[in-house]
Amino acid sequence: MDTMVKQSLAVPIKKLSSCVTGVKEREVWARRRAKRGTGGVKSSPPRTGQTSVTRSYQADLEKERKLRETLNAQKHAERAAMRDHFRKKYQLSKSSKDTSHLSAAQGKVALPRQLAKLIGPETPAKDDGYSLLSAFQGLNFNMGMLGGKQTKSSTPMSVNGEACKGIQGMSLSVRQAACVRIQRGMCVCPAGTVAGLGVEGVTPARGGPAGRGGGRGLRRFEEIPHTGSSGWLNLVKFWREDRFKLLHKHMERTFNTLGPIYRERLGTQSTVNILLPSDISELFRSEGLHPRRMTLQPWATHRETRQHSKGVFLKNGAEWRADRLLLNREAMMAPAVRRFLPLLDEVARDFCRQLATRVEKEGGKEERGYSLTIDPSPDLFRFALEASCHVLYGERIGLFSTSPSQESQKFIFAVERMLATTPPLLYLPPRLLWRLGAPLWTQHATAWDIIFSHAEKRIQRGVQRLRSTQAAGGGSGGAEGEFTGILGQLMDKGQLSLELIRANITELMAGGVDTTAVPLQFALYELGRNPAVQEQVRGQVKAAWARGGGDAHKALQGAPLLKGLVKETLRLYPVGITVQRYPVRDIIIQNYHIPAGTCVQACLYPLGRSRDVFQDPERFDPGRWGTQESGEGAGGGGGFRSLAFGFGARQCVGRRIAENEMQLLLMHILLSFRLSVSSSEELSTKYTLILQPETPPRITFSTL
Ligand code: HEM
Repeated sequence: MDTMVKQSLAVPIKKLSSCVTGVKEREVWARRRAKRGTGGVKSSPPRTGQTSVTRSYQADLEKERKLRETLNAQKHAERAAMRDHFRKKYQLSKSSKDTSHLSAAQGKVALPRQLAKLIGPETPAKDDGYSLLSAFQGLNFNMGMLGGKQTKSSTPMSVNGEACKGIQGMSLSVRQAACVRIQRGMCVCPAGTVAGLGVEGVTPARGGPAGRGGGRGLRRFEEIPHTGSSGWLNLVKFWREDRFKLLHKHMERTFNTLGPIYRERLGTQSTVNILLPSDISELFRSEGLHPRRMTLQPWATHRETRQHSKGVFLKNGAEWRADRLLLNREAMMAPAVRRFLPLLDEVARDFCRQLATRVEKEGGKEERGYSLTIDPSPDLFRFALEASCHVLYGERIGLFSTSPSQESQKFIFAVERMLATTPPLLYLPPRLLWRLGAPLWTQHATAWDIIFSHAEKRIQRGVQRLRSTQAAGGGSGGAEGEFTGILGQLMDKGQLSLELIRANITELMAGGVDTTAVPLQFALYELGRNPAVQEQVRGQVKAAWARGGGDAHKALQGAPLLKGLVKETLRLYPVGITVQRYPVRDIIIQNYHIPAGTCVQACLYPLGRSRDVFQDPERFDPGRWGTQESGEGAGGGGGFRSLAFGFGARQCVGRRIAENEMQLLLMHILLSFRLSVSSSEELSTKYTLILQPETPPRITFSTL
């Protein structure tokens, strides 16, 4: 074996060495002939020295090709690993393409740092048996090298040390090119300390303490700048100055004063507040398998005192995950979206038809049609409730009729009350207020009771429908192929008890109306005060609508600016102004040590308006989400810039419903009306658990 290898390699090795040492080809061949003796077949030397150089060059090219293939396989595997990770995390089916990419790389995936960080060291989870994940545990980062600085060690290393091995033995130029590429994009290098790791390519907030002392060693939790150490004094101040209503502005001001991280105590609550995407991505990586948000204690106390079960919004741990996975299937996944999209489209078209009739009837005649100025908010609340009921219960409740039911009006009012009474109750012990019968608590609990009884009626109807169809030997409670809403789907599958279905459906109802109706008000206002943006979006929508031949799904796909419009609206006016998490391990943010279990809030309102994160943040520009700015732009942290729906496994479960509902309504409005507003001022806003306009804006709808 040995001899065979030596014989087969002898010629190429000699040829290569002659190239390098400059020994004349002919001499080599003469020596070989003399060694073999003169008999036998006369082997002729290559015709010229140039042929050998060409061969050597070709060999180099071949090596380069192989390296390219290896790098490509790595790149594919890298993407496949990410997709695979998220498929596992969100319980989506496996993709055979990804599996083949992964096996092509034999499981050796060297992820770029940002990606490795995303799926990187997390508390090992028993039920997350993802084999590749273990390969990413315990990585070290050499920040200097990733930042473009060379370290003493000249050989780059991949996660498993494999990717760079193939580079040895290549011509210098190929080796250098490959190493540079690997250093920039693929290698996660060893060593690196945690101190100074907090901000990646981000200018810290001007004058902020992290900006001033960024180079020092790791700082203690207690050193994080704060707004006052007495939670009760702070609370009194908040009440006296009515700051709850302007909590978003208070946060923005505090970041401007204290820098990109601060602590705040308010009554019984204590939080660490952050806003930079790179810091948020750090928080996201430590959220664990069962991410937790700040508990809305008044909501939880209502369930406990009324002996109702809790739904995903209020649950935690394995109980939360079990319900959540079942809800994901009915509300988040592509087949579910395909089922409910036509229902949302139907409601959006009806809304526009009704509005057109009203504009023609009540509006003034103009040269090109009719025009009417109204506060559209009551109509938008009715639209959102009608759309929610259609998707959740599979039934229309007739809110566009001339006399909408009292019950629905009562429900809308109850959601508004429930939301408005939540923030002040958050900082007080609700059980004590319940025992004392405090008016604030009574209002809150009564509002929830109305919401529950609205849902209960529909659930009872659903149960009866299911029973009668089952008795008739049918399936999901409706006629063959009929979609009976998320409720029907859940009941039909029978994996959640009726009590848990009730708890979850009620939460979906409560969470699904104001959250979409309010951003729609902001979106219409912004379109009205930015006519050029409006025309640009309308142009794209019209073309997509024509191409899609009336198919709502195709039209949405062909008009990415609609998606940008929703994102941009939520950037400037995030419905929930914070997303909170309790990290499952100690983390370091802005070089401060944050112990596991601390409540850390990503503050979305200041994030969306930060100059350190967005270019011209005050400009309303739906197009910004289609450019590189949407990705790894200023502020680092990759995608952690559009977080209105939260992030990860615990993100908003109604996200797909909300996005499609808003996009469809905006699409139909833009196809039918030109929007204008009388003022170009920015809208004043108030916070009542959700961010809303201080006064609903008036919009002029002119028929096209
Ligand atoms: C523009 C509209 C909406 C926005 C901006 C929004 C935002 C959010 C946010 C920020 C969270 C917390 C996510 C996290 O902690 O990472 C959340 C959770 C939730 N949202 Fe929404 N939401 C919207 C619409 C809806 C709709 C339409 C529904 C119901 C149909 C809904 C139901 C829920 C529920 C049940 C949760 C709790 C999920 C869980 O903890 O597993 N939301 N939403």
